[in-house]
Amino acid sequence: MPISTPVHIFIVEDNAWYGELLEYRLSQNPDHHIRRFTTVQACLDNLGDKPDLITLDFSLPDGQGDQVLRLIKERHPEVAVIVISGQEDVRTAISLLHQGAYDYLVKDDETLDRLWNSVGNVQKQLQLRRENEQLRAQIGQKYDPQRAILGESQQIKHLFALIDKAGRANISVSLSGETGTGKELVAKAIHFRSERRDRPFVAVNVAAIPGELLESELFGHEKGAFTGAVNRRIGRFEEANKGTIFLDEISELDLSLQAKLLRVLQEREVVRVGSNAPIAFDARLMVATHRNLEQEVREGRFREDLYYRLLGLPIMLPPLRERGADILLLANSFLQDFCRQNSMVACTLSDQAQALLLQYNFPGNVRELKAVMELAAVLAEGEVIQPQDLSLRGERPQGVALADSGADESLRHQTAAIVQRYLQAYNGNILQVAARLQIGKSTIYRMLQNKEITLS
Ligand SMILES: Nc1ncnc2c1ncn2[C@@H]1O[C@H](COP(=O)(O)OP(=O)(O)OP(=O)(O)O)[C@@H](O)[C@H]1O
Repeated sequence: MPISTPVHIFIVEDNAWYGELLEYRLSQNPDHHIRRFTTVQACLDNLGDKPDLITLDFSLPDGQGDQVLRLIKERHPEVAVIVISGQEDVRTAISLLHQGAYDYLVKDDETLDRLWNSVGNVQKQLQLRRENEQLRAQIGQKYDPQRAILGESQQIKHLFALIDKAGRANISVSLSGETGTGKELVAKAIHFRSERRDRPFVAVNVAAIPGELLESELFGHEKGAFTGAVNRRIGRFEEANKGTIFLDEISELDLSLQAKLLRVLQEREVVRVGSNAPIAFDARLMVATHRNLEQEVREGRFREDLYYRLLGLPIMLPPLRERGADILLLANSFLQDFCRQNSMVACTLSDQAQALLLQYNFPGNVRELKAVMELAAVLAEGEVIQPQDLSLRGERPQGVALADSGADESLRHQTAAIVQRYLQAYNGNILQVAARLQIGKSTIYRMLQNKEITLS
């Protein structure tokens, strides 16, 4: 891949002829933007222009290489400085490299070629750094709450204000709300608005991990700590160091692990299973639950002392049915995304379909709305989605075979219907369907086993 990252270079050289020679050689790459100075002072006066690279003659009339290097690095630590000296002196070279010089070259027949290579390496590093910055900016944008979290209702505006506050302060956050209301999305948004945004965001769904494995998942284990621990493993808390750890479904933590978590939070250190050595950690904790934690405390299932430690800034996510016109805003956005990703003509919602969505109570909240809209886009005959294309609770889209409905039909059957439809669309490819619907493939296997769906 040809390199085309511009490099802004200062040449600081009091010997006019040598300076010209350096400029001539380096200007053979059109990406090099060169300025030439003959004194230290002139170089320092222009440092505000943030050059990427400086070639610095070791002996200048108004300063020696090591002092000048220090002055430059104090004011502009990121610049790469290549020191060019008239004499070879290994000790000076080592000392300069220790002080942060990028390279040390001696003036001889090969200086120009070595300088060319050295500048080429700086350019490659710059390119990588800029790509990294771009990627980081994209990630930041992705989790910019104003972009990733859709909604214009009062409740969502209030939520944005809380996300902003939580992003600026470094306190724990506890999120509550029904399933699918966006608790994890909000946790990520807070992380990506906080000073920890360049560090990991580690999410653990406490309810999804078997109890006997949870301690080692959270805190890690030493080799041989228990049968099957063939290697040492660091836990999710250590993984999240300096970043954020998000514990979803925190109310499912059993009482013995609640005690261990409390200790970790009090001591700010974790101990791997099978070890006695505490490891300091510094991660921001966010927790979420769809249960009422206060009630869990009252009923003795959740430790009161841990509850108060975790509470921090409590954020309650409103159910989708209470967000008014946001339902349609979200529905249209999910439709557009789905049609674009699948190269389909963009669908719209008929007036009757809109009315139906506004009346529905969405027990699965935003996650359910997303699945309903994606399925509707697949089922719709034309480009306009009609009420019969919406697989809402108690409403069955035409052409979707549902399993027998008992008293507790609905969500489970709706899920089965959606999975069945996707299995048809993806020719029975379970992995693809699991990825597309963001559900575990074991869920699909279980549905097959229970004959809720078929592979035919
Ligand atoms: N306001 C929103 N705007 C856009 N997408 C949203 C919004 N709220 C939620 N979603 C989407 O809905 C889905 C469910 O969100 P999320 O997983 O954050 O919910 P949750 O409350 O953590 O669910 P659970 O309690 O089941 O873990 C995700 O695909 C998420 O991107």
